[in-house]
This record gives sequence, structure tokens and C-alpha cells, in this order.
Amino acid sequence: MSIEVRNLSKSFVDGHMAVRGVSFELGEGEMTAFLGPSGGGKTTILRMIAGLEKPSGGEIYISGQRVDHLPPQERKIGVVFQNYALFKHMNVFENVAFGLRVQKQRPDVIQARVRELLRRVDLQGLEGRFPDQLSGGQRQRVALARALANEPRLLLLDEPFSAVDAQLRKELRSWVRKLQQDLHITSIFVTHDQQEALEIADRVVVFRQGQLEQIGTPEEIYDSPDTPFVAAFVGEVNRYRTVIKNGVTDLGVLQFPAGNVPEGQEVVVIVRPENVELMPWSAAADIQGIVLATTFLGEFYKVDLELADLVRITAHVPKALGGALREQERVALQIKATKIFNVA
Ligand SMILES: Nc1ncnc2c1ncn2[C@@H]1O[C@H](COP(=O)(O)OP(=O)(O)OP(=O)(O)O)[C@@H](O)[C@H]1O
Repeated sequence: MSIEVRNLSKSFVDGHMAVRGVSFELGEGEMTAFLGPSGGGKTTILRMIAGLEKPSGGEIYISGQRVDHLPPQERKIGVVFQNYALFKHMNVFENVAFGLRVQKQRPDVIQARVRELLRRVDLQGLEGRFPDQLSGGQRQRVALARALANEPRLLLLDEPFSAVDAQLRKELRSWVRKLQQDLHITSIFVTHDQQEALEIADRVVVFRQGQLEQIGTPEEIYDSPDTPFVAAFVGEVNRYRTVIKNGVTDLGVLQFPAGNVPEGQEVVVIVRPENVELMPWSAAADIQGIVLATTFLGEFYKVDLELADLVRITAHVPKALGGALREQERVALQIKATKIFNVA
């Protein structure tokens, strides 16, 4: 089911505008990540879509049907929250069956549906356990099965794995992605972890201070950020503030072509560390630098350098190269600006 939000806003009783005129459209069967720093409005938007919070303004449509006046149970939405929110006094089977019993489904239908869901979330055999007899990851899978029980047309996941450790979180993430694709269910996944958003989603929506900063595929958000904020939030950056002079950025040694940015314009230049290439030193190289520090980060080395004019830059380089670099070593560099933003 597609979902469309038009000019959605929310101010709480204290007058604080948590969401400010947000509009977007998400395609059928897509997994969308809502990404942004704490307080950006992600949870509030999700709760308004679910019907748990009343919008102050704007409209919400699911498959073209306006739903913002409907109570939550009539929206056909499944929700999984970060705190497990299972019924403690019910076993796994009853937790998953809960919504079906409310709907007064026949016992044989309930049996079949719950078994099918527990198979899907890999929890066969644990039907009789109670929530406090399960691991954190198992509990979240029960929560997911429960959210799917009534065949929702939309699945909302609010930081569902934030309470489990990093390794398990990674596993659950790829597992939920596979389940979502198997079921082809339109889903929204709230996270403030950029890695998680890029990995799990077909599309990413970045929020900041209640406003939508950018919407796009993970590649678009990473490679073509619309704002310096998005660039810095979805990856590491070198960031320089300067002006355009003689058709290039006025950064001493870093003279990036200004393109169609006018003379005298103030700009922010963003360079991703992987766009900084290190090569053996040569006196003829346009850009030369000195290695200040190297840090091993598992898949690559982070290398901090100083260039002429005291310009500092960080590079991410392959292991074979990074491991051989020494502090104070001289190197040549090739640097590509990731993006040049005009400062208003
Ligand atoms: N019930 C409430 N009453 C008043 N203010 C609220 C309420 N709920 C949220 N807010 C405020 O609205 C803003 C957005 O909060 P929200 O939880 O939507 O952000 P978020 O992006 O989901 O952040 P987090 O990642 O921390 O959950 C925050 O400034 C928050 O303090």
C-alpha cells in the first residue's frame, strides 16, 4: 500500500512545534527509513500515521484513502516499538494471537495463523514460553509476529532493535529486511543510526528539527546530499567554509572548481574521506601532505593529514596502504570535492 503525507504538523500543548509541514509519498512494498538526530520528529510522525497522536494540521493517506480521522484499529497498521511491549502474563502463542482473538476469529484460524507467523519469525517450539523467558531478540521477533497477525497494510517499526547488542542488531536488521521483502509489506523503520538506514531501506527520509531535509535512495542521500547537514549525518565528512575566488574555492591548496557557483559566494565544501586518495610522495604533485596519525578501523585506515596552508584533512584508505604509513611521512594526494553548498 502506498502512503502519502501532506503538510503534516504537530505542536504539543507547550506550543513546541515537533513536526513542521512535512510532505512525502512512499511507494507500495517499499521499506523506508526515517533517519535523523534525536528530537527530529521521527517518532511523532510515525505515531500520527499509526493514529496514536492527533496531527495539528495536514493529511495522511493510505492507498489514496484519507485516514487521519480514523481510530488506530481502523487503519490496519502494525506497530513494533523499541521497548518490547509484550503482554507479560501471556505466553508467546497468546501474545501473537491477541489481535486475532479481539477480532473474534475462529480458533482453528487462530491456530493456523499463529503457527505460520511463528514459523516466519523462526520461533517454532517457543509457543509456551513467557516474555521473561526469552532473549531480547526473541522478544522483538514475537512483537513483530504480533504486529503482523492482523495482516496490516502498513508496518511501522520504531527503533525496534535499539535495546539489543550491536551484533544481534545487525542480524535482526537483515532478517527483518528479508521478511519485509517476502511479505512485500510497505514499512517504515525509524532509526538514528545512518548505517542501519542505508543498509535496510529502499528509501531514506532525513528529518531535522521537525522538518524533512531530504528524501531519496540510500545512494542519493549518501552521494548527493542536498544539505551539509545530510552530508555530515549520513557519513563522515571533511567540511570547509570559504568563498569562491577566481572560479575556485579559496582554500589555499584546495582549489576545487566552482562550477556555476558565482564569484564571491560563501560556500561550504564537503569532502568525503574516501574521496581523498593517497599516493607516494612526489615533488611535482599538486597536493602534498604530512601524515599526522593513522587509526585502524577494521575495514580501512583513517588517516589524518596536514596539507600546505595548515589545511587538515582526513582520508579513508585501504588496509594495505594505511598499515604501511608512518607518522610524519610525506605523501601526495588527489582530492575530489563531494559537494559544494552555497551558504545563504
Ligand atoms: N508528548 C509530548 N509532549 C511534548 N513534546 C513532545 C511530546 N512528544 C515529543 N515531544 C517533542 O517533540 C520533538 C520531536 O520528538 P520525537 O520523539 O518525534 O523525535 P525523534 O526524532 O523520534 O527523536 P528520538 O530519536 O529521540 O525518538 C522533541 O523535541 C520532543 O521533546
